[in-house]
Amino acid sequence: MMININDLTVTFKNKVTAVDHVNLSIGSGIYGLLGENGAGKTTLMRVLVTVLKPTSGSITMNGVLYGEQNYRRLQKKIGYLPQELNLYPNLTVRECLEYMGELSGIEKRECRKRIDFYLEKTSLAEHQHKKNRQLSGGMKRRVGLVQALLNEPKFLIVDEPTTGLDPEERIRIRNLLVDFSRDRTVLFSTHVVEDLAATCNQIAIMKKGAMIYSGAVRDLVSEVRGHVWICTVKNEAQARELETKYHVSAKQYVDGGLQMKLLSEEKPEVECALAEATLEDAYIYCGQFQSL
Ligand SMILES: Nc1ncnc2c1ncn2[C@@H]1O[C@H](COP(=O)(O)OP(=O)(O)OP(=O)(O)O)[C@@H](O)[C@H]1O
Repeated sequence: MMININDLTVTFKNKVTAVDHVNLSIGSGIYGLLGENGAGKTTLMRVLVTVLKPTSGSITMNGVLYGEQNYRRLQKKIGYLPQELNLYPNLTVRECLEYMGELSGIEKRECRKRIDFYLEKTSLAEHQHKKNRQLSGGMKRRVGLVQALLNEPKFLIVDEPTTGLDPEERIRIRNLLVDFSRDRTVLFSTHVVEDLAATCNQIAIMKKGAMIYSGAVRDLVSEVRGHVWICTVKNEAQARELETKYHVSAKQYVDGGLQMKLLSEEKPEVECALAEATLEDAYIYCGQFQSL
């Protein structure tokens, strides 16, 4: 699977440019799309699932151009879990999935087989006769994943699947995405850097509609190495002064004062030592300096 996004721009009627001349290549495996609120992640995903037409630019999937004449063909290869999925509250999990399968035109027997398979995979089999309104947030998200997989997509697009979930459920969803990426491309968006560090090799970072980084997680982290510093200050006044001069990616009270992690191209003007760089440091550094 190879998806190529070329110079893609989406400008809404209110003149907001949500996606701004974006270029990105997505191959096989699991890709994380990271960005602050309003960065343009959902808009880019809506174009990728063909529910929104771009203002300019183009996309191809395995050489097939995104254009109305090819939408049906492309849609067969795409599974989508939007941020807000309204599952029919009064249907049971199983009834809802069978209905969604029917809407997608999947043959009944085949659909039941797939539902059984994915309910098992997502640990929902024992809950299949519960009404959707009785499910927890995490279970609803998992039903949404099953729904997105019913047509056996080669390209699975998942918008903020872990937002608002407890740690156990977040880890479960992340691990499922990794499982599902074995024989397909998975693209998922998040604000949570931890989710990406634990799952993806490849990430793309958006800021204000632009793609400010795309590539390997490892490479992003190695770019920031040598620019992460750790120091301990004695009082609040010193801490505030450093905060006005540098980007602080973490701080913590320790014996002897306040320990601060500073992001700076040059050695900060304070007694400090180089520190281990994390993906979170790299993300913040990338967002601030945008030179990677
Ligand atoms: N239908 C629309 N009409 C006008 N503006 C829109 C529309 N959809 C999104 N926007 C604007 O486009 C920008 C990008 O929004 P988008 O939802 O794509 O960002 P996001 O990265 O997914 O944010 P979040 O993480 O908060 O979901 C925002 O400024 C948003 O207000």
